[in-house]
This record gives sequence, structure tokens and C-alpha cells, in this order.
Amino acid sequence: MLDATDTKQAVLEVNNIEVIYNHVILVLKGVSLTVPKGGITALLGGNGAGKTTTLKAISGLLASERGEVTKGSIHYGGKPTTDMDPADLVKLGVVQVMEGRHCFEHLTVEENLLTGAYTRTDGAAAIAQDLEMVYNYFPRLRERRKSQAGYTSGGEQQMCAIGRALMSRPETILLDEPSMGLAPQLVEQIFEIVKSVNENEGVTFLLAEQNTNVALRFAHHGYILESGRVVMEGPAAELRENPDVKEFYLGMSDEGRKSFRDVRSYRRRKRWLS
Ligand SMILES: Nc1ncnc2c1ncn2[C@@H]1O[C@H](COP(=O)(O)OP(=O)(O)OP(=O)(O)O)[C@@H](O)[C@H]1O
Repeated sequence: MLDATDTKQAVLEVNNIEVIYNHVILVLKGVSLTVPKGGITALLGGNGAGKTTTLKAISGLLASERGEVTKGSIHYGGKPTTDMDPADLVKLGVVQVMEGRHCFEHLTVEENLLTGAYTRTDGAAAIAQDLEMVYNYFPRLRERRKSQAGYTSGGEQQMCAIGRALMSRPETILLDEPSMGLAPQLVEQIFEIVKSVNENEGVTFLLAEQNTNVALRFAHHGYILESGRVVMEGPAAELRENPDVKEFYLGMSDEGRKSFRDVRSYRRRKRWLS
């Protein structure tokens, strides 16, 4: 398993970035991350912490939201990417799976998957082979391949969105909140698949999650964001055992479950200190 001391090369480096929306709303206040090649890195934090903004800054999707990286730098495979558009990043091997699935509702599951191969130039046989690979990871999608995506379940749409990303043969997938709105058993299933894709295909994952528990069980390394800043980072196994993480993100502590009142006063204290 990878950890902080792992010598694996960093494929993605985010260095002290600041992001502003609409020229005035400062959302990221100096975020730095290192994503090792071939690892699963989790970006954790509550609502509005800045997880999606960080992923969009990396994948070049901020411009469409009137957002801008105003300070700091992002390098992918050693190349500066801050001014690249999303299509160039896909060519470099970086693809984002957006929060909320975003399948094309009127297309079938299989047509959706094939849209992921749109930019490829390696021929129909290679694409057919990868479609088979996706169906092997997601047998449910094989069963539903002729169904209109808009009529499939939330879990199937999440699988379809990840499968479509895989069809572009990415080196790195930025996965935004894969657990959102799904039953625990399904979340578990999806994370198991992410883990096998990571292990068998060598795909690097940076995943944003509010579900700290599941993310820290499957990731190798984690970063916790609060109000646009990284407040803690470390190997996932260490974060899982960290008393603050246990208390405030996993809802447990050595003295037993804390009351919400304690959590609220901790938050107030933090606000005063920040
Ligand atoms: N397009 C936008 N314009 C203005 N403010 C935005 C925009 N998108 C996000 N924000 C603000 O930026 C902050 C961070 O949002 P972001 O979506 O990155 O958080 P998050 O950690 O992904 O949370 P969630 O899990 O709720 O999506 C929030 O306060 C949000 O209101």
C-alpha cells in the first residue's frame, strides 16, 4: 500500500492555489496537494469546503463557472496546466467525473460509454476491447447496455459515468463525490470497483468525498479541506486513527460518541481562532 513515504513519482502537483469566482468570491485560499502516480488520493471535507472547486481547477473546468486560479500553480506530469483547457487535459490523460453523474439521459448506457472514446484515434477494435473491459468491471452496465441512461438507477448512472471516463483510457480520474445519494451497499460496491481499476489498470484517482469513512478505507492518502484550506493530510491509515478525524469526521472518539453541542463549540472555537 502507498503512503506518505512512498517513493512513487508525483503525477499531479497543486502548489498553493487560490481560486476566485466572479472576480470577488475567494474560495480556495492556498491549497497544495501531491498526487502520486498509481495511487488513490482522497480529498475530504464537509459541504462547501472547496473539494469540487479544487477538482475543477485541476481539470480546467473553472472558466465555465466564472472561476479563476489567481495564485499558485498546477503541474501534471511536470507540465504546467493552469492555462490549459479541459480538452487538452483529456489528451494528457486527465478526466473528471462530475458530481451528480451527468450521463446523457436520452442515450443508451452503451452510447454513453462510447462518447467517452470520442477523442481516441486507436481504432474500433481497441475501443471494443475497452468496452468489454468496462462491462467486466461493471456487469450491471452490460445488463443495462440498451437502456436509456435517464431511466437507470442512481447507482447505474454513477457506474456509467465512471465507465465513460475509463473509455477515454485515462491515466488519472478526478472523481467527484461518487457516494452522493447512494445506498451504503452500493457505495461500497463502487469503491471496490475503483480499487480494482486502480490496482489492475494502474489508473490514478483523486477523489473528492464527504463520506470520510469509506474514502479513508479505500484511499492510500488523504487531504482534509476546511473553508478552502488543507487542515490535515497524511496516509489514510493514519488519518483513520487520528483522534480529531475520528471525532469530527467519523463521528466517534475514544470517550465515545461526542454530542453535537461539543462539535458546535469546537467549530465556534475554530472560527474564532481562524
Ligand atoms: N460557480 C460558483 N460561483 C460562486 N461561488 C461558488 C461557485 N461554485 C462554488 N462556489 C462556492 O465555493 C465554495 C466551495 O464550493 P465547492 O463546491 O468547491 O465545495 P465542496 O467541498 O465540493 O462542497 P460540496 O460537497 O457541497 O459540493 C462554496 O462556498 C460555494 O458556495
